[in-house]
Amino acid sequence: MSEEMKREAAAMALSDVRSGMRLGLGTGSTARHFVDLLGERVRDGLDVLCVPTSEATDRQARDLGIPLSDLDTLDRLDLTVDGADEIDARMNLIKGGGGALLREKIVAAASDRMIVIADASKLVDTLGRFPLPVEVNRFGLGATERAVQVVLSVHGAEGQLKLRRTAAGEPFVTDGGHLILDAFFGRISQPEALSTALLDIPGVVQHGLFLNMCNKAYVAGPDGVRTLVANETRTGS
Ligand SMILES: O=C[C@H](O)[C@H](O)[C@H](O)COP(=O)(O)O
Repeated sequence: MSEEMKREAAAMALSDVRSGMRLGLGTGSTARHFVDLLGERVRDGLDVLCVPTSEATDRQARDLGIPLSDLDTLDRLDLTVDGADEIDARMNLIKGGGGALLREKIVAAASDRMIVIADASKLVDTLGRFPLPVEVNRFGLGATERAVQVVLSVHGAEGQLKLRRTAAGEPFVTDGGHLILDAFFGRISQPEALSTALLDIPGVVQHGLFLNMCNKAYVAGPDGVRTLVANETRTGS
């Protein structure tokens, strides 16, 4: 899908932003458009205080002069705007294709509302076509990998678990200094149970399932931007 569609979805999310808000800023190519557009509004006088979800977004926001803070200083945020790799019919998400899932989840959980911006290629009936990122501690990688593999087989994964690597072939390292295992499910039929099972493994830091966290999504397609609103109470996990 085109950058233009991502930008259209990002522009819609700006209509939810009010002066005085504390915002979480997502990561990825779609969130990047939102931060760009927010930067223009800040230059025009919009008063916001933002917490970025990655070093990349932090750099982008600083370059644009967007005022930044952190979750040590701020207790809660009003709204987080972020992208997603998949959005299912219940508005559960897979995130972390860019490796920012841990900070993204911490920031989303500290926010009263989460809005996802995406193009229509991200909509799925059931999560799992996109490989689920599992962020793991470097220590004991082999043991953690074996434990995750067991969870995969219990949850019907179709494919392998792969250590994420950079284009140069080195292990990909997250902003938190961890590694990522990408788990190829094909179809995740019980996301809540899978979430619990993964988080029960000591070496797992976090995974990319964002369940009951998204309140609203702006999804851009060839016919414009659709607004999807979650009908469940947001609990977050
Ligand atoms: O780690 C990255 C994030 O979860 C992104 O928000 C997600 O991968 C979607 O990125 P994009 O907007 O580039 O498709």
